Amino acid sequence: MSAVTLSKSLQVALLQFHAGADKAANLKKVTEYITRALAHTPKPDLLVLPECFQSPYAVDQFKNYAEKIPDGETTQLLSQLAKKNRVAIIGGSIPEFDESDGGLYNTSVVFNPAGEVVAKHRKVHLFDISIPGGITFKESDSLKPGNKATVFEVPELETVFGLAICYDIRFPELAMIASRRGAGVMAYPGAFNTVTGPKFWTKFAVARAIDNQNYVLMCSPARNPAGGYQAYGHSMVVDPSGNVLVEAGHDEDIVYAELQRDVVEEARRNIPISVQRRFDIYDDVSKDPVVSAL
Ligand SMILES: NC(=O)CC(=O)C(=O)O
Repeated sequence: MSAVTLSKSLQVALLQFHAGADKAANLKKVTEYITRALAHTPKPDLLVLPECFQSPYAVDQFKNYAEKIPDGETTQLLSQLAKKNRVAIIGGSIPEFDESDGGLYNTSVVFNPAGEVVAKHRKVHLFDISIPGGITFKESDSLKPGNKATVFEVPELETVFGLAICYDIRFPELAMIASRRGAGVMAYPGAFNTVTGPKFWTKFAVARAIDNQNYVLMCSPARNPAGGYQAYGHSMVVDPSGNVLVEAGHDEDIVYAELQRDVVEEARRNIPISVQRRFDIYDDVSKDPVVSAL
């Protein structure tokens, strides 16, 4: 496993706002929130946006907001904002249209402070659930799943990140892959809801932080009583020991935190689980493993 790659000190901001039906208004709001976040002292090095920040979170609506990446207007706008402000941006997610296969994807695009695209993650695990009396949602009605784990470095931030989207957090493998490739930070733009959020949001953030001993960034849309899907909110930053450093409520807000390399290194030094793994006995759990009943 490679050494942790995280800046000595990294200032992050999570921008929790909601999107409505008007795409132009949503993009105006992104610009406003980015401007607001950058007025904060200390100035953030990294901004994280929510899942589906330029469209409603609705399977029958995604096609109306979908764009090509990197040519689409949202990617172009975020690129300009990153470059103009010399800030890295994890661009939440947008519905992506891929001309080559005609598919729609739930996709997060990442920009370095020069405005260049440095990573793209397509949601790997689609949110297909049905809870009687709770919520039914089927992303696969209109989306295709991505098929890659996403790990990337932003050299200007001296940091390696893992990136996944919302429901992906329920599958620990993506975060473990990132951590084993040196990530000190795992970012999840995500829109849990008022049924699953209270039960699971914080638990998963804490779990992914302590099982890999890295920071976890969770950025949600704000709740929008006028909208359809009711997002949970509660954007948060969790440290490698599972402490919630900052947490928003469910309204629009921006939360800030400082991430420190020393904190990751100390957690891993004190309890060295990453080098104590026994891949010799559970190297591929997708295959029927040899188990002992005695
Ligand atoms: N919206 C999601 O992708 C996931 C979610 O809400 C949940 O896992 O709960």
